[in-house]
Amino acid sequence: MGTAAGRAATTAQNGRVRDAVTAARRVVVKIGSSSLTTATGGLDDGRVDALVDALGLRAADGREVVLVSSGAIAAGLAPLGLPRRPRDLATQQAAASVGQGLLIGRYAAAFARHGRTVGQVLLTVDDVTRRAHYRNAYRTLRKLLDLRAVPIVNENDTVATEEIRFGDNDRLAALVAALVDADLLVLLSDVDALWTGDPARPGSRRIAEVRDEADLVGVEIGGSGRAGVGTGGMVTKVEAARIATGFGIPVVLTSATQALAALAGEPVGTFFHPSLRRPAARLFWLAHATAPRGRLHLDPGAVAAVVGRRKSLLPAGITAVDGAFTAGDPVDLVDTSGAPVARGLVNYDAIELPGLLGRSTADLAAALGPAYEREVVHRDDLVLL
Ligand SMILES: Nc1ncnc2c1ncn2[C@@H]1O[C@H](COP(=O)(O)OP(=O)(O)O)[C@@H](O)[C@H]1O
Ligand SMILES: N[C@@H](CCC(=O)OP(=O)(O)O)C(=O)O
Repeated sequence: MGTAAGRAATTAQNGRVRDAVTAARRVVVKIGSSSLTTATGGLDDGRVDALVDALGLRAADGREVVLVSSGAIAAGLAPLGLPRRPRDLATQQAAASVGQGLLIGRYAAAFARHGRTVGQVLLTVDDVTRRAHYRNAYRTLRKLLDLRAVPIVNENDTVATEEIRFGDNDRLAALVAALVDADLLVLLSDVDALWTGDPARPGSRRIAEVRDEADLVGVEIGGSGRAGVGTGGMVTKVEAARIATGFGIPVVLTSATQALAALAGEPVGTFFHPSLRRPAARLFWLAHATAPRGRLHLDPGAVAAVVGRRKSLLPAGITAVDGAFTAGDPVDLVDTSGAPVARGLVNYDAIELPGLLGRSTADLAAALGPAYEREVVHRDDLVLL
C-alpha cells in the first residue's frame, strides 16, 4: 500500500467523499488557540467573527453545531500583562479564568448577529470519561441543541489539574463528537491540512485524504509550530481523528480560514474516512475515555495470546501488578517494555493478584476454590490499544 503522499486524491474523488460533509446533520467543530489570536496574543475579533459567520450559515437550516473552542488561556494573557503562555499551572488557570469570560462574551456577541444564543459548557476529563458524568454532560448538550442554542465547549482549565487534564482540546472534541453522536468532526487549525512533514519544509506535501493507518505511514506528525500559543500540534489532531473515525465519524482537518469551504463540502484540508464498523460503545469508552487505575505486566506469551489470538488474560501470564484498583476498574495491560497493548476491566482487586501470578487456573481453583478459576480480564471486557 502506498503512502499518503502517493495517494493524493483527485478532486473528483474528494467531491464524492465530501457528500458525508454536506449530509451531516450534527457537526462538532473544534478551533485551536492559534487560529483565534493575533500575532501579539489576545483575541482576534476578525477571526472570531469569520468563524461564527461560517458556523451561523451551517446552523441556519436547522442543522446542529457544537463548537469546541480553545483560546481561554491565550485570551487571558494580554489583560493580565503576561507576555507569553505561562509554564506553571496556577498562572495558566488564572489566565484561563480571565480569558474564558472574554472568549464566551465575544462568541455571544458574534452569534447574536445570527440570531443564535450560545451556551458555555466547561468540561473536565471526568465529565467525558466517567459514565455517570458523561450522561450528565450529554443531557446538557442535547438540551442546548434542542433549544437551538450553540453549545461552546472548552476544558474547565481553572479546575483541571496537571494529572487530570486534556491540555489540548483535540481529544476532547473527538470525545464530544462521540458523546453527541455527531455525523462529522471538523478540526480547524492554523495549518490548511495534514502535510507529509513540517509544512514549512520544502518537499512536504498536503495529504488530501486518509483512508486508514497505512496512509499515515511515513508521515512526520510534529508538535505545535507556535509553542507559545497552540499545544498539541498535529500529534493530538491525528489522535483525535483516530478516535472519531474509530467511532464511525468522518473528520475534516483544515485551517480556520477555510472553515466555510470545509463545511460546504469543498475538497479542502485532509479528509479522514470513518472506519466501516463502529465498535461497541462500551469498548470505545474503555479505550479512549477511561483513566486506567493500574497496570498488569504481561509476559511475551500472554501478549501473544491477548493481542494475537484475542484470548482472555489469565493469572499465569502476569509477572507484576501496579496500582490500587478494585474489581471492575479499568487497567492497562503492558508488555515487557512497559508499553500498553490493551485496556480491560479487571476481575480482581489489586491486593488479591500478587498471590495468583504465574499460577494456572486449575492450580488456583484446586488450592483456593472455583471462584479463582475466573480470568483476570475477560476478552469481552478487553480492547486492544
Ligand atoms: N505533518 C504536519 N502537517 C501539518 N502541520 C504540522 C505537521 N507537523 C506539525 N505541524 C504543526 O502543527 C501546527 C498546528 O498545531 P497547533 O499549533 O497545536 O494548533 P492549534 O492551536 O490549532 O491546536 C501547525 O501550525 C504546524 O506547525
Ligand atoms: N483549554 C485551553 C486549550 C489549550 C490549547 O492551547 O489548545 P489547542 O490550541 O487546541 O492546542 C484554552 O482554552 O486555552
